[in-house]
Amino acid sequence: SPGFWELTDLAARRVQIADKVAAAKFGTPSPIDDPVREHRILDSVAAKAPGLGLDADDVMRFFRDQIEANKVVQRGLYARWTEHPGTRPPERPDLATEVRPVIDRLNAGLLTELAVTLDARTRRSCDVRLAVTVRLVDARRGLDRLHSGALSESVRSACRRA
Ligand SMILES: C=C(O[C@@H]1C=C(C(=O)O)C=C[C@H]1O)C(=O)O
Repeated sequence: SPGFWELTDLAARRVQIADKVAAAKFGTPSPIDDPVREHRILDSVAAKAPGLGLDADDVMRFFRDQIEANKVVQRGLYARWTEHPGTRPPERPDLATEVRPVIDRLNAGLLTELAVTLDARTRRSCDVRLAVTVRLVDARRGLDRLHSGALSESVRSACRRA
């Protein structure tokens, strides 16, 4: 059965791109939280769920965790950059044209992987297999504690109870 590598790696890339999101917003009036954008994402993935054989609530729960994890990273980076100005990003990427299109592609990939892993996510082995994959992806990507913690949180609802 298909493994959790791709799903987990996409989730890792999503928490890593929070660095660019934070860099785009830091020192600007744009807040970390954008509820309108969040609702748009959740509506979009929920609408696509049935066509992929997925449960809309299941998919929304997963993406809510993805979004929360992204904001955890942004807040952590804000704290770092405030305390250690020398670590502030030298460039400010454009959120709308440079960062969000990448997140849109990651979201599409994650949705596909939720469908690909549907059976595996329903098995009893899911929690252990997913945890092992998270450790591997984490090590491969060399995530620090902030991103590593966020990655774990971001996939916490990937295994289905049913
Ligand atoms: C990533 C962003 O920051 C927050 C996190 C979001 C996400 O993870 O998709 C969406 C909106 C914001 O609440 C963003 O503004 O694009």
